[in-house]
Amino acid sequence: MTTTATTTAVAGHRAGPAPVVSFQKVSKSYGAVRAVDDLNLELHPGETVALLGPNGAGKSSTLDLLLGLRTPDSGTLTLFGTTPQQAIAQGKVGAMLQSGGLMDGVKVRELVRLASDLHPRGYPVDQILATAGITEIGDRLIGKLSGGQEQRVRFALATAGANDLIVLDEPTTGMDVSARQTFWGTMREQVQQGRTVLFATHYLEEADEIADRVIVLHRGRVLADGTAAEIKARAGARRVTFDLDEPIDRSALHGLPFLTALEISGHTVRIQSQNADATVHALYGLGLYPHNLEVSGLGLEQAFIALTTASDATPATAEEAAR
Ligand SMILES: Nc1ncnc2c1ncn2[C@@H]1O[C@H](COP(=O)(O)OP(=O)(O)OP(=O)(O)O)[C@@H](O)[C@H]1O
Repeated sequence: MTTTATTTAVAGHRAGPAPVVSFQKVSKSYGAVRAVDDLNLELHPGETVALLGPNGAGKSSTLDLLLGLRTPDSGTLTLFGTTPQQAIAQGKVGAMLQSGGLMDGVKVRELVRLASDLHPRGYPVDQILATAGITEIGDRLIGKLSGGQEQRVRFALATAGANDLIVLDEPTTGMDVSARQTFWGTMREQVQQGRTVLFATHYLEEADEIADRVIVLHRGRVLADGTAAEIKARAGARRVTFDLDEPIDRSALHGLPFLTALEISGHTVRIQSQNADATVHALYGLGLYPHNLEVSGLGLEQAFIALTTASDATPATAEEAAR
């Protein structure tokens, strides 16, 4: 396959404006590790999209490619119909990444001013500080900030100008619950102004509450893509809880069909199953008599685990199947 890291030749490809983000069969490997594997993905204006995935799923690599910090090995990647570098130079993209130092020796206000000056459509400094909720710490040295305050400064830098797309890699890491709520309140305002937001998170409740679209990445590919409700339904798994009077034989329970998770606490057993009816039937088949039996749907977190566990049990590719 020809290696085409980026292209500008997508205009006229589809009716209406170009997608904000387009990955077409994009791959990226580090040595033998295929971090992003033939990824296809499009984001459209005004969407708030959460990128979920277990550790090593390829979330950061995907965001790095999108921001032009890394080059795809193959495939086509565009932002606003152009290359990531061009879109960023035009001030269309604001990013808040996990890594990268923040210049410890300068004051918050000075750093924010620099970001605003460098942005082609920068906002006034006071406005940026107020939006990020850091007016009071404007005169503090960056090196003296707490982890949560530092995150807010990173957020201020990502929103220092009129960006159309905001990319956030685990933005609320290090923030307490109330700081997280304030942060997402601010992000909602950004979305109401018509911005597209893409964020990677480990907090599934954030994806559930904030995002109107959730993309589950696994092994560098899209495993599920839809609203949080659709993802939960797609996981198809149910939670089954029951009590057993007799001593519990963990290995026998492990052998139950369609099981995706098992937790035993005292006499209470909690399982997840891709087919609750069949699993419960098999329980009786083992000669067990569960009582206080409850069957319920999954939250996003359990759905996510069920999806990725089921995928781990299935070979990802024909080559893996043949091994
Ligand atoms: N610079 C690198 N060199 C070698 N391997 C790398 C490099 N960066 C990432 N990887 C590997 O690529 C895979 C995807 O990593 P990536 O950081 O994109 O995943 P992630 O979903 O962001 O993970 P996490 O949730 O742990 O941050 C992992 O197996 C990781 O070890």
